[in-house]
Amino acid sequence: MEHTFTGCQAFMASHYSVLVTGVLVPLAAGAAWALYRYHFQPSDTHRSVDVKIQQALRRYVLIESTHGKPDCVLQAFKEYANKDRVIKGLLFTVEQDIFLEEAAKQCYPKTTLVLGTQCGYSPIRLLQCLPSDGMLYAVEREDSMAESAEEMILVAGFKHNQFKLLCQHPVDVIHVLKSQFGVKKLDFVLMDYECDQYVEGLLALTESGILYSGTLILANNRNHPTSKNFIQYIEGAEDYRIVDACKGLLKVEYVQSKSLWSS
Ligand SMILES: C[S@@+](CC[C@H](N)C(=O)[O-])C[C@H]1O[C@@H](n2cnc3c(N)ncnc32)[C@H](O)[C@@H]1O
Repeated sequence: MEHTFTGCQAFMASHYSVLVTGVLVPLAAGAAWALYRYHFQPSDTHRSVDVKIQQALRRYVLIESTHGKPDCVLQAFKEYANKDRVIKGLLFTVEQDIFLEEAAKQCYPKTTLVLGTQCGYSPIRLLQCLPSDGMLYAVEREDSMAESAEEMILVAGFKHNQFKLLCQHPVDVIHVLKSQFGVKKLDFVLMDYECDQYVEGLLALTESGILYSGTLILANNRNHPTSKNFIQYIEGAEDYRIVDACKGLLKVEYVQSKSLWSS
């Protein structure tokens, strides 16, 4: 029997196509984007902030803080973070700040390494824990970010003989700390960059020969999916011992293995 479209069927067919193209397709595309953005793509904490946001933060700190006073400079960072949720998401919380400071003070650091510097917040906090003849090496891959961080550290009152900002890959920096900068031992390391590169960084640190029993390493974003390899590596490594954790921060101690002693 020949099938003919009635007016009602034609009406329903046209509404059906509007429903599919106008509602279901955009909904599916949105869901796919959200899945990619929040599940597969690395989180924002690993990447640098937009230049405009970074410059706005820089201007705020320059204008609103008392220069030469690290606490005032850090306070200005926090004030600005209350106005900008991107910055808020990147700075350590009060709890993490305390954890960072206590961990750094615990090893009476003289030489500290920061991998992932961004706007300079944690380097300033860590410089406060160093004696006046201490040294902090801060590594940041983005030129503009490194420049801005250097300015913030100087504004906080620290001098070039107390810190060095290095715009290089963390592994390249670790390889030259001894030969180029004469570092004999590292007391404290903050790892706060791409977590899927932490194992590579840790291996470079182990091989560099500048760690000693008692060196503390604080690694951020331990709960991020890309930290899985790092956590597994640490849990199985003879040379490292997990000491403590606070939110995303994991405190790890280097324990020189027997094989190194006997070699
Ligand atoms: C979460 S932020 C660091 C925040 C900083 N520790 C603080 O508390 O103020 C991560 C930074 O690591 C930098 N970064 C990411 N991968 C890097 C790499 N392979 N080498 C050097 N820096 C890197 C990014 O540009 C970004 O500025």
